Amino acid sequence: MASAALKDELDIVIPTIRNLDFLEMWRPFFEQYHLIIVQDGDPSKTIKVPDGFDYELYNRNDINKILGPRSSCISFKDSACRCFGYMVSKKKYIYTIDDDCFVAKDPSGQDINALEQHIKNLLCPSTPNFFNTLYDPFREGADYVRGYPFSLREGVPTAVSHGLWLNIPDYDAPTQLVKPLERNTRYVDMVLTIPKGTLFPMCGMNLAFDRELIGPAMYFGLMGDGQPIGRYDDMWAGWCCKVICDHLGLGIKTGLPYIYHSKASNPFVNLKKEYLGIFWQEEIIPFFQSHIFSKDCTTVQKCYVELSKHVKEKLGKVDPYFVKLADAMVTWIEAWDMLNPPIKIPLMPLQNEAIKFYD
Ligand SMILES: O=c1ccn([C@@H]2O[C@H](COP(=O)(O)OP(=O)(O)O[C@H]3O[C@@H](CO)[C@H](O)[C@H]3O)[C@@H](O)[C@H]2O)c(=O)[nH]1
Ligand SMILES: [Mn+2]
Repeated sequence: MASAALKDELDIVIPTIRNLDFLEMWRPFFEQYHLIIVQDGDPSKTIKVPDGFDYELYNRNDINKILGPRSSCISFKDSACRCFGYMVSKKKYIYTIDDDCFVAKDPSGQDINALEQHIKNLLCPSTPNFFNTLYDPFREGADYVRGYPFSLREGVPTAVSHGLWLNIPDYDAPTQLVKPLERNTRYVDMVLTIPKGTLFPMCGMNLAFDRELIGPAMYFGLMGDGQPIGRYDDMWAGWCCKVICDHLGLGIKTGLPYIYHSKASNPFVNLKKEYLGIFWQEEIIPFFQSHIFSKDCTTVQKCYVELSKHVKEKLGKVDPYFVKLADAMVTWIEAWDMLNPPIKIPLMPLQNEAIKFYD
């Protein structure tokens, strides 16, 4: 049985409109973990979870009941709904995976325990402030190279671990249309920290993060039903997370582990969902690249609310959608704090006396 490190500190979040048979292949790696299944689409449909898994399942009725009016910030009919799972979890770490992602094999033919690699990535520091040319210095058999400043070798805490995909790559619709038969067969044995000041396109298919470090910024936006855009849920979250991680001194890694992505979604349907995003992102990226947080943004929530104000002010001019999105970002934080109230450590009577003495 594969080791199940962090089994009591990590939840696996799965958005689904399909069945969950894919879990059979992951059973050796996932069975010890608690699953949070976010059922999208028709709530009256029954999603069968294979026996032996410990899980909680939420459909749209549950989301509406738990969040009340604030459920308006959770997308419907888009994989963006998965972020509800991040909010209801009580664990320190989250791993999220799509239901058409299977266990991949490494070049030696071994099954890849993606969860184990993500945990390694999250538990080792990141190096966003100076690039290590031998890649991840915390990897077995690697280290910092000559010229790497010793003052920076502590690295910073890792907030996000972004895994990749063999077989069907996460291409946008135009690329899918031009290259319908392209498959990713290249296994690159590498984990890289994304340098500070550099944005990246975050894919939610095979993603892990430290909920306590960056959870409130992992909002997957307003996508799908009733929205002018789809399939930019993970992208939006990735841009928000990266600028907040850069500001708060946290790291994001990409590379190993790989999963095997089996289903190519319909490029024509995807084009309709992505169409506006392809134009808007030419304005969105400079917006994030130029965003500077004020000094009092010392927590993820404060960063996120300040970012939402800037989204409304700057991107609201691109399209009224961003005004709605900015409001939804605030609603998300309200909902997050409602379900995850900051822990108030009761002061002991003695401490109260001590405080009076110093007042
Ligand atoms: O309306 C929906 C559609 C899908 N889901 C669930 O979300 C994931 C991803 O769905 P799918 O595999 O069909 O989509 P892809 O194009 O391969 O996914 C890429 O686009 C991102 C979506 O923005 C996704 O994260 C990328 O991997 C599956 O689990 C579906 O069951 C849904 O919940 N609601
Ligand atoms: Mn898929």
